[in-house]
Amino acid sequence: MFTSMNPRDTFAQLGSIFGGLMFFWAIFQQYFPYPVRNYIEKYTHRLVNYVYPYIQVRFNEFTGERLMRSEAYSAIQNYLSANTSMQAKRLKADVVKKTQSLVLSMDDHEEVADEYKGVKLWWASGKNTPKTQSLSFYPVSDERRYYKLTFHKRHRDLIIGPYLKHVLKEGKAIKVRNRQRKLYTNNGAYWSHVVFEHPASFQTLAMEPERKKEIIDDLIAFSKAEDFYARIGRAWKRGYLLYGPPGTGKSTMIAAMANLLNYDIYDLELTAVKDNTELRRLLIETSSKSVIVIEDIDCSLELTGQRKKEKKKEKKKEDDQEQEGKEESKEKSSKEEKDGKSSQVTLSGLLNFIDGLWSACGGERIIVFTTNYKEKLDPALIRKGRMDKHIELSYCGFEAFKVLAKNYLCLDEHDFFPRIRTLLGETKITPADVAEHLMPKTIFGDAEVSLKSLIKGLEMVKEEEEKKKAEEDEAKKKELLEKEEAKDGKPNHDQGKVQSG
Ligand SMILES: Nc1ncnc2c1ncn2[C@@H]1O[C@H](COP(=O)(O)OP(=O)(O)OP(=O)(O)O)[C@@H](O)[C@H]1O
Ligand SMILES: [Mg+2]
Repeated sequence: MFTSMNPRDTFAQLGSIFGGLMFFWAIFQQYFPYPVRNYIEKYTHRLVNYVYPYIQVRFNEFTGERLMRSEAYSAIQNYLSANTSMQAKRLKADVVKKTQSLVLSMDDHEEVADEYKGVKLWWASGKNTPKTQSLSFYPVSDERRYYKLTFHKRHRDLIIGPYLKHVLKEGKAIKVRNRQRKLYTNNGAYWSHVVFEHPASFQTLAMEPERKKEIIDDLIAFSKAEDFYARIGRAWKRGYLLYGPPGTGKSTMIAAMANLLNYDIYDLELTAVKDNTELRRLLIETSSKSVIVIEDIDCSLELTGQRKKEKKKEKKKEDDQEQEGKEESKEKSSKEEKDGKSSQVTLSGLLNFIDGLWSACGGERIIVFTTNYKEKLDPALIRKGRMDKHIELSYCGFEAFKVLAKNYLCLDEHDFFPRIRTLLGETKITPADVAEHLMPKTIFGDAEVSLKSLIKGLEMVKEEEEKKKAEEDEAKKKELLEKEEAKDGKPNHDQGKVQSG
C-alpha cells in the first residue's frame, strides 16, 4: 500500500503501525460503545497532526445538505484517470459511450503521486460507510467516496491556489471531451434531445481549401478566446450566417462546426415558439459550448413591422423571379397560416435573443442562421456584431469537386478531370447533386462509372441552361419588339427590321 517514492513514509509508516494497533484494539474492544472509540480516535489524530508536516485536503463525492454530486470530485476523478491513474496497481475500468473505449481510473484506497512545478504531492482515493446506529443484513449502498490530497505545508499557497485551479480546469475539459454530445430541438418552450452523431467534418466538406481553412481558423480562434472576450467586455459568442441555394452544404457545415469544436447543437424551430418570453426561456436553458441554429430564418418567422410592410413588395418580386426552392418556402408558410400556429416572436425578440443581456449568460456559444435568400433578411438581423461572419455556400466548383472525388472515389487525379473542370465552369450544379453522381453505382464502386455519370449529368444541366437562356433571350426580344410597336403605334411584324433598326 505504501510506495517507496513517498517521503512521508516515515510518518506514514508510524501512522500505519499505530493505526494497525488501533485496529486490533478496536477488534478486541468491539463491544466498547462508539463514543469511547470516537474519543480515543480524536485525540490520536490530534497527536499525529502535531508532528505531521503535511496538509491534507479532502474532496467528498457528495456535498451539501441535499447530497449533490460534487463538481470538484468529478473533475478530480477525470484529471486523475487521465494523468496519473496508471501508477495505481488496482484500477477501475469503465466504457466511455461516445468512443466505446475503456477508461481506467484508480480503485478505492489507492494512492498516486503527481508533480506540479517541481513540487510533489499525493492523491489517495477512499471511501467510508456511514456509521449507522441500526444493524442491517443488507449491504450498505450509501458509501461515501472521497479523494484526499496530501502535500507539504511549505507549498500550501501553490497547491491550494494554482494547482487546484489547474486540476479542476483540466478535469472539466476532459469531461467535455468524453461526454456524449446532444442534438436538442424545441417542442414549444422545452428542449428535448437525442445523441448527436453526425459524421460530417470539415475534411469531408466540399469547398475551396482556402475558404475552408479561414472558417476553421475563425472557429478555433473563437473557442480559445475566453480571456480576449472578457478583456474587451463582450459576451463570448459569435454569429455565423450561412447562405446559398439548397443542397450546397449549409446544414452539413453546421454539423462539421459542432464536430470540430465538440459542441452540442440546439436546433431552434422558431415557428414552434409562441412568443418572446418562450424564446428567452429556451435561450436560458441552453448550455455552454453549444451551437444554436435557426435554419431557413427567412421563412421561419413573421417578423412583425418591417416584414409585413415588405410582404407586398416581396410578393411582386416572387412573381417576377423564378428562383429555385421558392415554391417550397411558400408552401411552408401557407401551411403555417392554415395551422394557425404562426409564431408571435418579433424581430426585436429575436435580436434580444442574439445579443440581449440574457445572451451573455452561460458561456461560449455560436449562433448560426441559414437562409437560401440573404437579401430577404432584415439588415438589422445580420449586421456585423450579430452575425459576425457571412459565409456563402455556392454551386460546386472544381476545387470542391476534388474534395468530393477524394472522399467518394479515393481519386486525386483522373483523365476525366479536365472535362469535368470545363463543365463545372459552365454550369450551376450543387455539391449535393455532384455527390449523388459520385455515389457508387455498382457493388465494386467503379470510379469511372461514377465520373461518366457526373459528366453526363453536367452535360444535361448545361443543355438545359442553354435552352433556358435561349428562351429568356427570345422572351426579351419579344418584349423589346412589343415596346417598339407601342412606340410607333403600329404593329411591327418584321423582326429583322427591329434588329437592324
Ligand atoms: N459542400 C458539401 N460538401 C459535402 N457534401 C455536401 C455539400 N453540400 C451538400 N452536400 C451533400 O448534400 C446533402 C445535402 O446538403 P445540406 O443538407 O447540407 O444542404 P443545405 O445547404 O443545408 O440545403 P437546404 O438549403 O435545402 O437546407 C448532404 O447530405 C451532403 O451529403
Ligand atoms: Mg439545410
